[in-house]
Amino acid sequence: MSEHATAIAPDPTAAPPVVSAHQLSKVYGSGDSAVRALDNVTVEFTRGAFTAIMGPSGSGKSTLMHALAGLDTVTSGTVHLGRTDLTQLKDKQLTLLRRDRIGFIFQSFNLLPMLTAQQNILLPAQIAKRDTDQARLDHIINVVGLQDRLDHLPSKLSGGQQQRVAVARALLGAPEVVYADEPTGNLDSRSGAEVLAFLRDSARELNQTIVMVTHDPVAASYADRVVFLRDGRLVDEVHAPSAEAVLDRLVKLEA
Ligand SMILES: Nc1ncnc2c1ncn2[C@@H]1O[C@H](COP(=O)(O)OP(=O)(O)OP(=O)(O)O)[C@@H](O)[C@H]1O
Repeated sequence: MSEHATAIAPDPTAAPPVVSAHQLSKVYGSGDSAVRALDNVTVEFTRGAFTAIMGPSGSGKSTLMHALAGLDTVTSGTVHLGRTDLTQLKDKQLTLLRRDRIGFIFQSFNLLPMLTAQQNILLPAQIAKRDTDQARLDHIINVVGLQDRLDHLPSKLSGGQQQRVAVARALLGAPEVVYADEPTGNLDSRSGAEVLAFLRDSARELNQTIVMVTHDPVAASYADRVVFLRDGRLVDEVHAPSAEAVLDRLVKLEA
């Protein structure tokens, strides 16, 4: 092979994207009241990467996450999860895709109060009639440190422990991607740090792809990469971010 051919060959170590959005636009309303919440966003998320989406209020973070997760339609563009173009699927197909291939973590934990921690963790697999991988369950419970809390109801758990249950629930089915929407928004800084460390560890140890929306530069600093939105456009990104670097970019974007 010539030197030139070697130079232009694709990097075999570069993982193909798990999720990719291509020229994504979303317009709410029409005419004078139309709001372009996403404006030609093209972005990729590779396997095992932990990515934070940041930007000023109203910049389109939630709209982007909802579009990536098949929770909302787009005006134009495509969203791929693996080879599947979400923008071509009907509602029922999207429901199954979200159930079988995506994990979700919300600010408000969303645990069922009458079920124990363990029952909450196992519930999505039961609903989907999926066999539970016992080794993965044990590993995840260890990683999130819930061994002693499995029989407790959510009301008997701290906020941080409840969110760890939600993290374990999201990770158990080995989804192709986990979307976390302000996962530390309801937690004190110590519990928040624990949950973020679990997310970072699961990206590294379980090769889990994670995409997180956050307002918090410290939370974003746990990610491998931060992408920044402004006025619905992807305007910047930082790799291996420090909280200071993220804050600095945000301040510039808000200016
Ligand atoms: N259902 C809707 N109808 C009309 N406009 C909407 C709707 N949802 C969002 N928008 C507008 O789209 C833009 C992007 O909103 P989005 O919620 O995605 O921003 P965000 O970055 O998540 O904001 P925040 O940080 O405040 O949560 C905003 O101008 C918002 O007002």
